[in-house]
Amino acid sequence: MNKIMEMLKKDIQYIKGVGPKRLSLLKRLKISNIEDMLYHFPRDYENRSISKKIIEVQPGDQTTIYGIVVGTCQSIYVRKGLNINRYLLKDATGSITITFFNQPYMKNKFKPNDHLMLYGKVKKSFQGLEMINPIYEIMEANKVTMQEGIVPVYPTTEGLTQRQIIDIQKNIIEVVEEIVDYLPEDIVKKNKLCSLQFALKYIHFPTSLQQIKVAKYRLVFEELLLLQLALIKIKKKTIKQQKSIPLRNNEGIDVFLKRLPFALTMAQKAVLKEILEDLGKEVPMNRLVQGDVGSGKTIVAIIALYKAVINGCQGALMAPTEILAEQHYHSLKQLLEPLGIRIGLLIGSLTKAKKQQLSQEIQEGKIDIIIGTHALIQQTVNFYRLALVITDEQHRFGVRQRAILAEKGDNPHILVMTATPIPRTLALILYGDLDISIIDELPPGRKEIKTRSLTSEEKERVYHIAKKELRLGRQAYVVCPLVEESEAIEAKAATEIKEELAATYFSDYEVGLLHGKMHPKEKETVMKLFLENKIHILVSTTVIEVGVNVPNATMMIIENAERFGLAQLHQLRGRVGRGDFQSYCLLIHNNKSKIAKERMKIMEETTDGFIISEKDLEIRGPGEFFGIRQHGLPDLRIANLFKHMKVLKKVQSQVEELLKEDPYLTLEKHPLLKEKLEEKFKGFEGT
Ligand SMILES: Nc1ncnc2c1ncn2[C@@H]1O[C@H](COP(=O)(O)OP(=O)(O)OP(=O)(O)O)[C@@H](O)[C@H]1O
Repeated sequence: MNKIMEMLKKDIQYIKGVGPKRLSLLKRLKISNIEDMLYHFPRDYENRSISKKIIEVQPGDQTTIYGIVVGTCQSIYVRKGLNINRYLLKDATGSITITFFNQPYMKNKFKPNDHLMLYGKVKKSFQGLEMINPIYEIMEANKVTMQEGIVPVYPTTEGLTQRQIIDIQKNIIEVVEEIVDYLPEDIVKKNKLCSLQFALKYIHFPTSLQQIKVAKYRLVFEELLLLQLALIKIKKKTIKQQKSIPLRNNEGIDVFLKRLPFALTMAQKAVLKEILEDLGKEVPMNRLVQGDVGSGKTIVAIIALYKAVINGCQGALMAPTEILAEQHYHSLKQLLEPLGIRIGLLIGSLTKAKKQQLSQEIQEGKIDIIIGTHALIQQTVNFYRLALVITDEQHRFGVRQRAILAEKGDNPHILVMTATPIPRTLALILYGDLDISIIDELPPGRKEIKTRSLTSEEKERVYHIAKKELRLGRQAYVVCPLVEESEAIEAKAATEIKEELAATYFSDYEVGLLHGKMHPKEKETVMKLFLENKIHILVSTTVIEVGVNVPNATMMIIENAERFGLAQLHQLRGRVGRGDFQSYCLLIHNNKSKIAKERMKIMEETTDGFIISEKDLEIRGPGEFFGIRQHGLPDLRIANLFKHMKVLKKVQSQVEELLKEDPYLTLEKHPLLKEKLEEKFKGFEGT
């Protein structure tokens, strides 16, 4: 370890101002050495440089004022949970009330004639102008000790004040003078970045807003650059080291395609071509297929599996839910069994003996295609000759899990499908280890799903519209409110709604029930009856969210729609509009908040999955949207994948250029970068 590294890794407990108590608080913020502290960036800044005379102060101002305390503290106990301490402050131009709500320790904190410096928000109230809960400093003999100018505001934890963090930062900041930039000079110059020294110093102690901007840009850039480099490295490594079984035989695929009841769309054809080419290679395929709901991803997957089998190998299809696994099982059986292909379904509800028997058959190669849920295939099965694994992504499967999967069998080709389309720039980060194909076209004849949002008072109208559809021979879904805490409560709610509907509005129809607590055999029966139109209305929890395909269902009713994320509503809506009939989605909502209304409006206005996921990202932020950690990516400290999309684009082209010049980072100008990358991503699967 070189000298600078040693310094950066020095334990934070040796820094002035850090005692045992602060140490444990810092640990809570995941700060254990100097480097962590330096990279603990402000979440915001307060501009205290503008101070005003009291006469200049206006309601709404966020400002600094100076003055002298007049008289004593006025302390009022209003009721439990509300106490007020007030002071009057004056300068040569006027006076203003200073009010502290619920800060009992502010009682008599200031004495008459104390000189104060205050920073806070000004309001107009009964008291005239009033500054509420300001940050304050008692000034000794006109000596200002409170940090003036632009002051950072740090993410913190209870017990650790902003002031204390700033003090610690002050005590370590000189370290940056020694730091050597690990970004090579050409990258720094070309992208007009400031030096690392400048960035680290002024992100903490800026003297102008421009400095913050410049420092932040540099730090965001380097964070995204490291991330992108790491992901590409994983991809390269996988490609370099592994060999798959090349599947070169395409005989019979054309005939198979001709026998399908429909012709593939141009988009499906293009994606299929990419997949078939990948499968023919010795390097394992690692491909993501993005396609909006109903764009026809399944058939593309089926053809890929078919290709594995005609090449004498096995294929596996992993679904996120049992219902979906079963649905896939039936479609594959229908299409492939007549061709002599043996298909197995491996799900949790099978008896132990049956599972064992299936595992045995898979191991002996008596089954060609196995369909199951993720967990099962991951844990228990050994394959005879597995060449292709297809997983249904749904954001539940990250970089790490994919790596585990790659170790199974003879480095099988991997195809990941996702129905949540995301902008390409983001996909490159989140699925940086995958090649990407997009099905950006729906099968012909699909009509736009008409979407309306209604309040719960209008429920009768909703059911009335649903009845009209049923009379035409169509079917409907009613999705119950999302209860995050418990599947059991969710199931109970669904059962109640089902009973109510069966007894009242829809007593002339067959009403079915589907929820996660039901036995898989029961679920299967219900889905089968629904598919055969023997159940007309299906009351369900979100178990039907993913992939369920019943083209005769044309009505989707979602209760408490405000509880769902946009992407999830889009998924649910995608259960209808899968055939030639006009379909409808009715969103029942209670929430009158602006955001809820805005979200309902987006759903009414567009059925384009890309737009919806982009809006969802905007509302919820990428962290929550993707479960960044779930994807095996390290935490981002300053970059935001959504907000900094433009920077990300630049980074991506920079990384491409860099790796073209020096794929293994062995050039003389790159050792520090390489070192940083290895240090930052150690333990990161695949590097
Ligand atoms: N080219 C096509 N022409 C007509 N119908 C098609 C075509 N491709 C697929 N379909 C049909 O469209 C429906 C939806 O296809 P599929 O279930 O594969 O969608 P998906 O992309 O998997 O959607 P989801 O993500 O919602 O599960 C199916 O009924 C399928 O048979």
